[in-house]
Amino acid sequence: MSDRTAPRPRAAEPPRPDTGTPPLLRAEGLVKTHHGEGAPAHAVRGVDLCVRQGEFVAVTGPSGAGKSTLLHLLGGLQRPDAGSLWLDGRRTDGYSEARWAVERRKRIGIVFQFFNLVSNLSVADNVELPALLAGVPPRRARAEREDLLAELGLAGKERSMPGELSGGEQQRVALARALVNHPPLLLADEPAGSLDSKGTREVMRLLSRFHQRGQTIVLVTHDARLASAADRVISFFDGRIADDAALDGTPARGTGISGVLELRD
Ligand SMILES: Nc1ncnc2c1ncn2[C@@H]1O[C@H](COP(=O)(O)OP(=O)(O)OP(=O)(O)O)[C@@H](O)[C@H]1O
Repeated sequence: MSDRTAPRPRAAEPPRPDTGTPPLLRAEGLVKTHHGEGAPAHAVRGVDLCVRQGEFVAVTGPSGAGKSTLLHLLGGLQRPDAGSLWLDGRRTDGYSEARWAVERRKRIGIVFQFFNLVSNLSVADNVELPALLAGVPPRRARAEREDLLAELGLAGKERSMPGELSGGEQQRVALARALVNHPPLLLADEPAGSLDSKGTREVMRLLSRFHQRGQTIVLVTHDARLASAADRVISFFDGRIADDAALDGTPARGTGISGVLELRD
């Protein structure tokens, strides 16, 4: 799908200038084409991206632009056809599935639009599971879970099953699960996409809070309200970065700064 009103994509984005903070995530020349029924979908057509520690980056763009595919590549949920990827200085694009699973468990938390909780496990077990799989001793896993659920307003819900919770509560459980191993990177794919406006505000508030404490976040969203919580907005169009702008008053690098500012209104 395409949106003719979106800014025209530029052929290639050079890495952002070095601001002194080390890059946590770096991608060069990422390409991904999906081969399903019908014509191949050129979802990501050559993306260079550098995300520094502590940044909160929102990736926005029209439906079908390739935002989710990009996020999946960054988290190792899909493999690029070409390009290189580094997380915290380690090159990850050659990792096996098993190695990616370990990497995600320890270093990348992911939240999805539809929460992806394990429906037959309690809230407590959903949150503790990644910690136990990462080898955290049970007592510490329990303590981490208790702290996170209390922080996320879910104390007392430990024994509930996911299906007994509201969408907003389920997304908070998913956030607790994503953060239980203190991953340096949090990826969020339309985390408010199935929530009402109250749930959306709550997700926004929580992402902002964790970011203020230093959490690096890459968020994919259609939602301008959610994107405005970030300190940098990347406009993605037709598989490429069309614009990449900090929202803290530093100059925009692309041509679409007015569009980005409009998102904040
Ligand atoms: N598994 C897949 N198989 C085939 N085509 C796919 C697959 N996943 C995505 N696509 C196609 O790749 C393109 C980019 O999709 P993607 O979901 O990454 O875009 P998006 O910007 O996240 O869209 P949306 O905001 O609607 O979720 C689209 O044309 C989509 O139909």
